[in-house]
Amino acid sequence: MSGELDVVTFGEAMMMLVADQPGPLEHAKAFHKRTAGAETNVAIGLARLGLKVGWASRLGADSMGRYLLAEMQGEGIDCSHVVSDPTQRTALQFKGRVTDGSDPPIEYHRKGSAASRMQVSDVDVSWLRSARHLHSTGVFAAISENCFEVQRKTMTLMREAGKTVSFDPNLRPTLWPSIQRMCEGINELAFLADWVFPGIEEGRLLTGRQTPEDIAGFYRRGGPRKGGPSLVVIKLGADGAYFESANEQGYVPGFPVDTVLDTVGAGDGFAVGVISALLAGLPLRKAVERGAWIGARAVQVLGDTEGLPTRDVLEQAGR
Ligand SMILES: O=C(O)C(=O)C[C@H](O)[C@H](O)CO
Repeated sequence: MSGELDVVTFGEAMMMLVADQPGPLEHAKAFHKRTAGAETNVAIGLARLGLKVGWASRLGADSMGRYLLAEMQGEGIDCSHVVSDPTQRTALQFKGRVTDGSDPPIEYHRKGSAASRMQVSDVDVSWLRSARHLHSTGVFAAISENCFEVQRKTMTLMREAGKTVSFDPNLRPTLWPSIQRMCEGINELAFLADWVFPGIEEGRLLTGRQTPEDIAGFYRRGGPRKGGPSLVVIKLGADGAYFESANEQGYVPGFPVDTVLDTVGAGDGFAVGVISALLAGLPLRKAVERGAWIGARAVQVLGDTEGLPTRDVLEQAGR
């Protein structure tokens, strides 16, 4: 695939095995095979809405890597910058099932994975800058120090080129050496972004502030340089979201959901809604409503991506 891209993202995709039944993972007898990865979830969601999306990564030269590549290509994603590395493995994630709407147990097999070996020298600057927008998350930044550097570099390159950058902190404390390092690293990256999408609990941990207004203020006015994030959207789970830009602020209600099957991937669905709408020039409130609507769909399915709508589904729903 060639031509200009709407959105690029760098990140690790994992093969995911989701337990068939609730209970401790070690008791699970059967699993459903899915893809996982915060950045690829967003890439899939945006591609389903008709955006031209590029994903850069490394995969092991193994069956999991071939499975993931075929899935991403099947979604119409430009994978021309996904490298197959014969010396490393593709990452694997197990996910348990819960019945009470809480976050499910997750077990990673990703340390030293092919994607975690990505280097700044892997960044193809002209390909990156052929896109209008970069989406990034704190997961990729957490998997190795070199991936953190890739994240910092790509965000800086896009900002310098006058492109927009979104950032979802997506905190994964188990992937960081300490909570302090996680907060420092994530905040450094957040201040490089134009649009920042923390969850309310993430925002509290990262900023030490409590209310959505104060957390948004920390990012919009507390940064080390002028031209920090112009937009902060704080996800409030079932209660919707708070948004704040230079001209506008407000709350958007959540969409009622009968049964929460699995919360993982809701934030990625939310990002898909906000990014796709803002890139289409829709009003901010409408973009946040679309994010909340897609996030609510994402919690009603087992995997991370089955809830991500196609353009037809989005339009039929009037979103
Ligand atoms: O990378 C992780 O930590 C995951 O849990 C993979 C998920 O698909 C992703 O993070 C959801 O945002």
